[in-house]
Amino acid sequence: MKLTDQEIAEQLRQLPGWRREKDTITKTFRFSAYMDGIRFVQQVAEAAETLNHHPDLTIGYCAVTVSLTTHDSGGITQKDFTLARQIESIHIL
Ligand SMILES: C[C@H](O)[C@H](O)[C@H]1CNC2=NC(N)=NC(=O)C2=N1
Repeated sequence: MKLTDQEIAEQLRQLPGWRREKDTITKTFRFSAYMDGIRFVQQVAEAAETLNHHPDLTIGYCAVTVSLTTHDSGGITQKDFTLARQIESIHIL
């Protein structure tokens, strides 16, 4: 289930701003207003529930850091990249 280092590197190249930190992939999203970040979190949470795959989220002022790993597998799996791509398609108007 866990992806190889090579597979992880290949998929990260398709995901702008995401980087690997040990057994997670992570990205910080920045917003012009605090509540835009909160609205983003709401949509991330809905995507997570739909996929039954949940990120760790750090909410800051006008910034949200998303961190993904597959706890059941103890590392990075395809599920992490599937959710990352879903998150990339979220746009806060
Ligand atoms: C029972 C339920 O399917 C599991 O606990 C799911 C829930 N969400 C999850 N989220 C993440 N990031 N990793 C998991 O292994 C995981 N497992």
